[in-house]
Amino acid sequence: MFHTTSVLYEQLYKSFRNVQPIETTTLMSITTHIDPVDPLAFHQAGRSHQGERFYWSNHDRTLTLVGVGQAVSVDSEQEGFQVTEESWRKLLQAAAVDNPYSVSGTGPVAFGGFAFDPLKSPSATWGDFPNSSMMVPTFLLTKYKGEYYITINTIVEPGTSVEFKLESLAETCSELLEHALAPEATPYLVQQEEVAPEEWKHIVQKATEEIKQGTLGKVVLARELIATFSNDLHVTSLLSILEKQQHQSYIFAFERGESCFVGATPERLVKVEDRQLLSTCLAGTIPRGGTKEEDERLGTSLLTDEKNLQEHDFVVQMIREAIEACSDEVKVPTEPVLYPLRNLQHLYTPVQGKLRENYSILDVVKRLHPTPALGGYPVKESLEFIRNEEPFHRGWYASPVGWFDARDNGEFAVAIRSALIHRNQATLFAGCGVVEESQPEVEYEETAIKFLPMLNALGGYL
Ligand SMILES: C=C(O[C@H]1C=CC=C(C(=O)O)[C@@H]1O)C(=O)O
Ligand SMILES: [Mg+2]
Repeated sequence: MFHTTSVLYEQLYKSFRNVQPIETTTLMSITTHIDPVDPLAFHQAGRSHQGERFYWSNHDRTLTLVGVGQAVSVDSEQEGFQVTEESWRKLLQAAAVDNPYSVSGTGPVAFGGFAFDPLKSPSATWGDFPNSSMMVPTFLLTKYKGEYYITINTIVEPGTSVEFKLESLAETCSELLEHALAPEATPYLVQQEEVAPEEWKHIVQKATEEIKQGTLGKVVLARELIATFSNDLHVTSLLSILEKQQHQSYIFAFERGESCFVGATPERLVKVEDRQLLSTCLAGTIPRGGTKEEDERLGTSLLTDEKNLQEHDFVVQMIREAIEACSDEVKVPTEPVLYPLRNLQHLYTPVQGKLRENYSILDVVKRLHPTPALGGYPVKESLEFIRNEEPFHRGWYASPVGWFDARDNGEFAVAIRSALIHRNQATLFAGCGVVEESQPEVEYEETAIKFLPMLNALGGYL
């Protein structure tokens, strides 16, 4: 079979001969096509690398990336986009790469994310997550349109025995690839607590008053729910449930230390493939109906509801402007359509463009974050309101998480419908767009439904 150590070694060694000679300390990255494997099994097999794994599958499941082990990591406590970009370019400049496939998400790939607001004072809850973090995995499994690839990334120093290193990497890699998914004991829910719901409603009220005074147009306010379990949670099992339950959503998990940030978000921030750019405006929410008729009735009312259309329109205006500043041939439909999910439906407007030369996906992420679907409008004032009024730390909730490769392809989603897992505890986050007409009780109900994707996967309920 193609995954055995000796076959992998042979393949790696062939690639290694292609990238010689290595004269300085360099990232060596070699990619090979492999037989199909289960990405979740690969993730589970990486258990001994806890804190150094990631998982990503896109909304239509055409791409799955699983990273195990850390060949390179770049963390920053400053506003991280610039640091990440510079470190990435430097790493690539000297990299020795053998990747014969022109396939997105193969070869040197970085995966990472950013804090929602680097100016918010740090919190213990998010202690494992720096303001920005990017990692290039030692072992990367890529499933792209039904084909499977493995990339091995490692730092090589001149004069060391690469053959020996390759042998040990091939051995670990074939162990990861040969692993069969094993059932994991499901811890049961011991306690579930919505954090300070009444205080939260007061903050919503305060926001609507500021909006009426004209200092703000819209602000997105979030709250927390804390769930405690009988034993430590298993991330692979959670991912497996989210994959099955949350269609049309990005399934992601990023581990640091003993914590894992995991979610099933429907919201793309930006995708770039061969310079074709896609962004998404997703804001405005109504539940799904119990019957087809009720569902259609709710969907139709969402499409004509002034308050939700206003929430949505703030997002469209801002994203259009940001994308026009770095892209050509920008196309934005004039009316939103419905985006139905398992637990709720949203207003959706796709934005297309052609990213200009000299702009990278991180440039776009920097321009877009936070969109008024997560922060508000005007951006600066709404961020200040959130920083001063929200009584908890968002950490990476509502922030860009995603990947990019050496061909300038990549995709970032905004990390909503998410939870921070630490051992036997999960902190869930949900927010909603507050505009002038918002009513605290209705917004409270909306955020309750937004907890459901994660809560149901964890075995909780409302
Ligand atoms: C901030 C969240 O949702 C955003 C995305 C879609 C719809 C939203 C809304 O209708 O309020 C929010 O702007 C969240 O789920 O935590
Ligand atoms: Mg809303």
